Order: sequence, then structure tokens, then C-alpha cells
Amino acid sequence: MTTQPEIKFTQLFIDGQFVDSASGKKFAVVNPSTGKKLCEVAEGDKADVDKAVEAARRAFKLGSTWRTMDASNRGRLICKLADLIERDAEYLAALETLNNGKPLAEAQFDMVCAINCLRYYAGWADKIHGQTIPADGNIFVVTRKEPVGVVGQIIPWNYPVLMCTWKFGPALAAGCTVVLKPAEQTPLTALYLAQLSVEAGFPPGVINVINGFGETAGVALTNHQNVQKIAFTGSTEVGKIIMETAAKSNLKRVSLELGGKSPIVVFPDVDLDTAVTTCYNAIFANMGQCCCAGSRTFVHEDIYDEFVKKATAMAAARKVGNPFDEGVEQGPQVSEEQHNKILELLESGKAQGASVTCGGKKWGSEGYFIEPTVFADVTDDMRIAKEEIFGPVQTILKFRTMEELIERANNTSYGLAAGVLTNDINTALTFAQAVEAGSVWVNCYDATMPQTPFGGFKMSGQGRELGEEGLHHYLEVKTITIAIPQKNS
Ligand SMILES: NC(=O)C1=CN([C@@H]2O[C@H](COP(=O)(O)OP(=O)(O)OC[C@H]3O[C@@H](n4cnc5c(N)ncnc54)[C@H](O)[C@@H]3O)[C@@H](O)[C@H]2O)C=CC1
Ligand SMILES: O=C(O)C(=O)C[C@H](O)[C@H](O)CO
Repeated sequence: MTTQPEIKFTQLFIDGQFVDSASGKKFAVVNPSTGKKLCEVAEGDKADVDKAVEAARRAFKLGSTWRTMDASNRGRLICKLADLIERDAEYLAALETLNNGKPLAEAQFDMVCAINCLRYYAGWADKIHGQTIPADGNIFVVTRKEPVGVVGQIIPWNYPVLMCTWKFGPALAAGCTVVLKPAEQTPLTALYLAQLSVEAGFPPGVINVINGFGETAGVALTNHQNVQKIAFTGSTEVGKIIMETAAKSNLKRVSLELGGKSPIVVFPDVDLDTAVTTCYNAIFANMGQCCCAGSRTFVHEDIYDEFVKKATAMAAARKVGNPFDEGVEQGPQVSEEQHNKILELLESGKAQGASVTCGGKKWGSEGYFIEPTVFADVTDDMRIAKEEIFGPVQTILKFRTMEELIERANNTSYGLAAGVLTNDINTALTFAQAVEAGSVWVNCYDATMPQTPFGGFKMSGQGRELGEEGLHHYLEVKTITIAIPQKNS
């Protein structure tokens, strides 16, 4: 694969076809490795969202090809889409790396995770069962789980293909039709997936993709009277806006996967090198652009100094550079905006008294690269210990007792994930049961599988994605009660 894959699709995808935006407007897509324009893509806004929602409504009408399709055939279509992603994985990974900046090896792994997610939900399509209920009285009661209808799906830029499949999988398995808005920074792979949906055989209108900005296309989707549900992954700030807009429009259902400031805690009974590696991967993966990144590293005082020394050495050895180059472990941040946000937070850490043991600055002369950075002597009051940095920045805090640790780990408005490293089962379970987080990983981190529900407590979100729970938001439970002459148990 050449390092510059061909960019094949740059329009909007509505009703099974690629079209220009109604306004004719376009916007630039940037290569984060160079800061230079890659291409222009069609800029969708309200008029285009209206067209896409109308197409999705037609595809969802009673009697349509999609609505009369056997559930097992829906499953086969989802499987076919997974197979086509697998066939084109090398190209898709290269396109993802070009547009997002993540190292090619990480992009290739994302493709495997995306394929697995779709295959998991394909299996659910004809297994979404209702119940018969032995209710009181001369009645026969059954429940049906029916697709909620046209859903809007708004995704971020950190895992573009993976987030597409986390959204498409459950929605399509449930029988919904979708209008997906990729992040304006990274639309290219979502558009390629749209083309694959045609090749897979999805009826027109089942899947629609509208590139555009949050304040225009995103709001149009969230506000739309004919959209019955929004699934969103992104910032907590926007999550609040979406929830408010959804309520004020038509009280549409909302599921939110938002920000985090997840603790990963290290007890003194572990193998130190293993712990340092686990914590390193928990924060530096994907340039730190991960909602569940282990962004507060709590280390017991007995091993703190040795841990900092080893963590610093590991971060200093991290290979930064062209994400297409063999062996590169860290590419650029996704945008100038993210890059500058992180640099500002790095300066705040220095100003507030944290010790920079590694990195702390911009890397290189072009693109949006940040040096892998380690802060020691971090205290809970510092901005780098409270705010989501979303960058390759490890903050290491010291703790003494379990009680103090639980109090401090939970002292955040977020609650997405947590990690605990210990060889003592009581220590692990005491922390796991006390920490306010939707995912807790013991002696591992970000072991996020298609089968395992993922989502946040508190202001890290609403609802869960993945697993059986990930289907629930795309279904309505209907209770059908039938009068009968006589009850027989
Ligand atoms: N939970 C996660 O995985 C992510 C968290 N973040 C956090 O958010 C911070 C800001 O990053 P952004 O890219 O600005 O995230 P964002 O939340 O603004 O953007 C995410 C998606 O929401 C859309 N959007 C923005 N405003 C909207 C609105 N009013 N209505 C509907 N859709 C809207 C965007 O177009 C994009 O598709 C990051 O620094 C990070 O801390 C960002 C991306 C992913
Ligand atoms: O960062 C996000 O948006 C996530 O949803 C989490 C990642 O997808 C997950 O950790 C990948 O392993």
C-alpha cells in the first residue's frame, strides 16, 4: 500500500447515492501530519439532513424492502459489510491514517475491531426476542421489541471507522435506518463505508452519511422532528447540548458516550515493569485521544519514585513521526485546535507546580505533533488532574491508603472507566466496587470487546454501547394484550 491512498468519495451519501450538498458548499479536510489540505468534501447542512432523514423514513416505511426483510437477512447484510471492510482493510486503514494521523498499525487494529463489532451485532439481528407474560386476568400478553425508527448518529474523529461500526451495528441489527454525521475532521472513511453498504446490498435509504459541522448538520439532525433517536460520541459539553435539543424537539431518545478522566491505580504488590507498561499503553494509545484513556495514574507511595523513573524512560523512548513509517508509535493530534488545547494544558501543569520528567512541548516543525509527556508530583487541584487533556500526557499522582484513593479517584464529574493493578483479589474488588466508572479493568486496560457493555457514570454519558445492552436504545418494547374467553395456565 502506498502511503498516500487515493481519496475516492467526497460527496454526501443519501438514499444510496453520492450527491453534492444542496448549497454546493464544500469544506477542507486536513492531513494532521502536515497541516496541509488533503481534499474538499461536500458540506451538508439542514437541507441535506432533511433529504437524508426523508430517505431514511422511506426506507423505514411499513411494507418497505427493509421492514419486510427477514431479520436473518438483516444479519447477513451486516455480515457482508463486515466482510467488505475485511477485504478492503488495508486501504481503509491507510485512509484512516492519512485523515486521522494514527499510526498505520493502530488503524489496522481498528479495522479488526470494527469487523468484529459488526459480526457480533449481525448475530443479534434474528435473536431480539419478546416475551409472553402470564399476566392477571383473562388475557394473553406478548411483548415485541420493535426498531425505534430513523436514528441520527453523530461520531467524533478519534476512531472514525470503529465509531461508525459501534453505531451501525446495533442500529441495523435492530432494524432501524440511520443518518450518520462523521466528524468534520475525519469524514473520509465513513464515506468509503457508505459505498461498501451499496456493495453489500443494503436497500437505499437504510444508511445515509452527511458530512458537515456540528452547529449546522449536527444540530439539524438532533433537532429533527422525524428522527426518533440520537446516538452521540464526543465531548460532554456537546452531549449536554444534544440532550437539551433532543428534549425540546420531539423528546427523541438519546445515548451519549462522552469524556473521561479515568484513574488507573497501581498497588505496590505488582510487577513494576508490567504495571508501567500497562499504564503507558492506557494513556499513550491513539495519541491519548481516547475517551477512556487512563489519564490519572495513581501510584502507591512505596513504589512512586521507581515508577516515575521507569514511566519516564518508556515515554522518552516512544517513537513519534510519520504515522505511515514502520515502527512509529505516535502520530499527530487530529487538529490544530486539539494540538493547541493540549499545549495550553501542558503549560498549566508547569505553572501549577507539576514536574515535567519527559516531553512537555510541541514535536517537530510541521503538523500537530506533541512530545510524549510525563508529569510527576501532580496534585488533585491541578488542571491537568481535573480536565480531559485528550493527548499523550501521563499525569502521575501519589496515594497512601485505599480509602484516600477511592475518595480521590471518584472526585471528578466523569465516570467512564478505571483500571486497578494488583495481585490481591480483595484489593482489586474493593476498588472495582467502589470506583464510579462504567468499565473497570483489573490488571489490564481498555479491554473493550464487542460483547462488553461500554459507557459512563455521571457526566461521561447516558446508556451503553456494545454488548446486548447496546441494542436496547434502538428498540421500543410493545406490549400486546389480547382478551381470551378463559385463562389456562
Ligand atoms: N468521548 C470521546 O470519545 C471524545 C471526546 N472528545 C472531547 O471533546 C473535546 C472537544 O473535541 P471536539 O472535536 O470539539 O468534540 P465535539 O464533541 O465538539 O465533536 C464531536 C462530534 O459532535 C459534533 N457536534 C459538535 N457540536 C455539535 C452540536 N451542537 N450538535 C450536534 N453535533 C455537534 C461534531 O461535528 C463531531 O461530529 C476533545 O478535546 C475531547 O476532550 C472529543 C472527541 C471524542
Ligand atoms: O474513545 C472513544 O471514543 C471510545 O469509544 C473508546 C475506544 O473506542 C475504545 O477504547 C477502543 O479500544
